[in-house]
Amino acid sequence: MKIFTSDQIKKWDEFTMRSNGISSLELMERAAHSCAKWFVQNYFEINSFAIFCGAGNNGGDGFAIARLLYKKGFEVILFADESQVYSESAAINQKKCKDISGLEILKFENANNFIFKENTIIVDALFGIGLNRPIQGKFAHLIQFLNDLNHLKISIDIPSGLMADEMIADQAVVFKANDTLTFQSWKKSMLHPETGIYCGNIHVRDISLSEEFNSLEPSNELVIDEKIIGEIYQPRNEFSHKGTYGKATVVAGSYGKIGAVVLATKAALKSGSGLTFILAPKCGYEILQISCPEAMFISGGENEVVNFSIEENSTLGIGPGLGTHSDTEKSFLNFLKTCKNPLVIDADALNILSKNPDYLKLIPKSSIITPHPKEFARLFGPTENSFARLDLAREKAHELQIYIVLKDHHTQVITPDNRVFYNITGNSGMAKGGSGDALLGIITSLLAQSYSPENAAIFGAWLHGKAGDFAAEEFSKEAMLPSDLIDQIGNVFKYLNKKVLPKNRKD
Ligand SMILES: NC(=O)C1=CN([C@@H]2O[C@H](COP(=O)(O)OP(=O)(O)OC[C@H]3O[C@@H](n4cnc5c(N)ncnc54)[C@H](OP(=O)(O)O)[C@@H]3O)[C@@H](O)[C@H]2O)[C@@H](O)CC1
Ligand SMILES: Nc1ncnc2c1ncn2[C@@H]1O[C@H](COP(=O)(O)OP(=O)(O)O)[C@@H](O)[C@H]1O
Ligand SMILES: [K+]
Repeated sequence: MKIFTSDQIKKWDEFTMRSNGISSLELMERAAHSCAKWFVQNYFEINSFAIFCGAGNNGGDGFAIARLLYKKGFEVILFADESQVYSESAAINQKKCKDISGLEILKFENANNFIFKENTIIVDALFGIGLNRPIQGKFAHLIQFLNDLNHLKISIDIPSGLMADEMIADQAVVFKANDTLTFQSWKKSMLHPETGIYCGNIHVRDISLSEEFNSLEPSNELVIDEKIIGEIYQPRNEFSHKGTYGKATVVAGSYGKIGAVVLATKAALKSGSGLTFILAPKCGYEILQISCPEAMFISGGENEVVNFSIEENSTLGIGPGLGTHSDTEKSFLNFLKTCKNPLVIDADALNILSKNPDYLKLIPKSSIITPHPKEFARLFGPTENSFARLDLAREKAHELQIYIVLKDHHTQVITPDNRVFYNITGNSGMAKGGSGDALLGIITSLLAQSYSPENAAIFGAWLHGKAGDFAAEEFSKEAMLPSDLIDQIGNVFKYLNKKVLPKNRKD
């Protein structure tokens, strides 16, 4: 799914109106119907809504939603500032509400003394993607007041105060939603931690904006959706053998950190590589042979990996628990000097590379590095916020001709040609030591199976998050472990075959 800027979304709206022969008002009605339907499906038992409407088309949505919910029998109260200059469609929808006896429109100021029933849902239709400056004055006070209410809060299109594609200022006033019903596609600000935190759960509502515009309009930022995954995923060939699915080698571990090797190796095995090897120190031999009997062990030293003796033609994932011992560093750097094939590089292997900017030039072209934000800062320097971090990652991915998997709540896969794929699977149950080791194993296994580096990174990030979501469903976010995530990889492949592939078939 492409991510568009607010200007592009406006063009998309206009293109749709022209090509469908509909007015702005009719498109707004579509948007409002889609939201009203969602409210009915999810909150049928709650019969009270307080809807706050601005003067632009986002406010227009709010008025139209109010009318539809009221007509369905819900109790609705509107708050608006009728002295404002309304957009044409907002004015028409406001008038329609005024014409309904029983549907009350109060002033914003009245909200302060209003007694909201306990189960009233607060709906934010103050500002949408037309916001063009930080919110101040009476709107800021109103939003602060609403944020302090202990009620369920839902934003229409985007929480008021956020721009679709920009970072917010320090101390910005933003409506804090539990859920956001956004039209047609994700907005960039929903995917970054500083801004996304205001959105709650995102629900993308299809309002049938033009497919033609979507395919013609360029965007180098995308959300990894199931359509993309369905195109990448290669089901297994029944006439295959273990040689068909490549050799993956996990290069990892040091004394006290053998668990990281276990997790990475199990994740690689579960992701389908034909043969899986472990290059680890001898101190982990018994643990690894017992916990991962399907993998073959190669000793890389006593307590650390100091000898990169690699199985021929195998794809390497290097780093978890590796340590940064000087002998490990020396042998890793020497190995890099001889290595031409793409690697997957994580954790301590990245920490070694961050010691000297010249080391970065040793990374083979088309390799995949998987830093978390701290590792990223060690490698490339600090940045002010996650938007700036992404910009720097784009620059570095291009300069080094590598793929960067920038791990986060919405992990970003950055390609050497400046595209960004945001991952939307995964959850906070994965915020535990060991989750990253699993990701390295998964991506290494996919790369070994001849997925291109780009596809291995995108598919790997998605698969990892989806397995995390399945694990959270079974065990809760608190109790799930990276091992549970690995155990769920099989269910994700089942899901892919049952749910995603059939949708993707062209016939
Ligand atoms: N038919 C369609 O196109 C469809 C559009 N749709 C909906 O429209 C939304 C976009 O609507 P929009 O472009 O009218 O902008 P919107 O966000 O409502 O507000 C802009 C208004 O706010 C003002 N303003 C801005 N910043 C401000 C500030 N800080 N403090 C105070 N005022 C500020 C600005 O006025 P200004 O003062 O700049 O002249 C302007 O009056 C979109 O998110 C979706 O919900 C859907 O219904 C689908 C069909
Ligand atoms: N809140 C979260 N939401 C989604 N994914 C998360 C969250 N927290 C962590 N993750 C994922 O878990 C992994 C953690 O990796 P990392 O920090 O390297 O862990 P470790 O090195 O301890 O195994 C990353 O893939 C990250 O995207
Ligand atoms: K809004």
